[in-house]
Amino acid sequence: MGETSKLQLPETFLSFLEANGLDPSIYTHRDSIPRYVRLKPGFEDLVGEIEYEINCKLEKVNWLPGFYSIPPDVQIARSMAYQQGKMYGIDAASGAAVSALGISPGDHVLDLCAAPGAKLCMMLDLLGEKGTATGVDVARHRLAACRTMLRKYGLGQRSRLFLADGTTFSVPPITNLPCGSCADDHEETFKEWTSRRPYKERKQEAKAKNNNFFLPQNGQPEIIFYGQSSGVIGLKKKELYRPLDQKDCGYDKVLVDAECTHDGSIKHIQKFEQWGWTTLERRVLDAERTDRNLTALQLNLLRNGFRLLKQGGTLVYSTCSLTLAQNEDVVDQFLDENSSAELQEIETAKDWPCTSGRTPKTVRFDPSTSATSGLFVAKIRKLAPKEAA
Ligand SMILES: C[S@@+](CC[C@H](N)C(=O)[O-])C[C@H]1O[C@@H](n2cnc3c(N)ncnc32)[C@H](O)[C@@H]1O
Repeated sequence: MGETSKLQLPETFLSFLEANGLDPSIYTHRDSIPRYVRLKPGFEDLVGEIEYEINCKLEKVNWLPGFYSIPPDVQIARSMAYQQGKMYGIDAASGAAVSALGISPGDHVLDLCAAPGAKLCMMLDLLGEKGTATGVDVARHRLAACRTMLRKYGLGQRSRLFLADGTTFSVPPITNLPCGSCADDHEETFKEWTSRRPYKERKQEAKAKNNNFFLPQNGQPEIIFYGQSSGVIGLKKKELYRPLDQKDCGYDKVLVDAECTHDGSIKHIQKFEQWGWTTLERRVLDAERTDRNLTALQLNLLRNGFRLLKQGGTLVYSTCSLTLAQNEDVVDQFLDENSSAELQEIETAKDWPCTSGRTPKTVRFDPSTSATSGLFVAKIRKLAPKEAA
């Protein structure tokens, strides 16, 4: 408790923690959580070189392939591997959430709350040379950062980014389009994506700087990036935005890394000591976000992610909040209303430094014991109607 008062958490945050049965002392463990990096597949032999450049050892994370830990204060920016996009920072718990999806090359994956994009990068890494990834986010400036990240890490080829509300997003993956589906109209087709932004988009981006949640005015998803092999080039608008056919057009894997209060992200909360606690109150604890509106948003994101999932497909719901309200309560309510949703055991979790959530088969990374950032993860499968009966 003494240590907690040293951090001088604001009263409102302490009340939030108390109301949710969370221990404030977790925020005082300053250096107990290392920094994690992931080396892109094929670059594992760069370990020695990177260690030399950053002057510290990369400890292999034995329970998560491709991940290494370094002390929290070590900067990776001066390493060539980072500058050349061969390595990126991503917390190991986040990596675990992505690996729970069981992505295979060739899958069509959807990330419904994608920005700033570390998990999307890993999803693309796991796809390799086949399949596509679609990222959706409601915040234009965050999605622009995600686009920069995909391009920096050379992962943009098979991806599409949509500025859209994840609770209503309905664009299906690009699988086999019926031949000549729009043969008789003369609508223009999508050309190669260029970083030269049209005036309209630049104007909207400028406006968005003052308004974090700036969606297209007509409420339609806006594609802000697509790669060479994403399947978009050559399509007509009608084909890209064709209705989702539930039988064969859903996504194979869906990640719903939902908007949350971020209270499990120790480093994020600690940063408010410099940024100012009023910023924490505004960004994290705003009544709009912590009351039922936030949990309703989370449930609606989960519902829509599941609607977009194909039968037999896998969805992962995660948040970096430690509260029951934003995790088990949301998942339990969702399972109650969906007979075709089955909570799945995460096989690999037996090797992870996590604990069981209140709902059996869900898992929690508790920052005081996992040496990772806090994260809740639930894996859900969509059953075929016969299985659900
Ligand atoms: C926890 S962050 C996602 C982090 C991301 N998955 C990553 O690995 O970098 C939650 C994101 O949800 C976005 N968001 C909030 N409301 C949304 C909505 N209705 N639809 C889609 N995205 C939303 C926020 O803009 C934010 O970028």
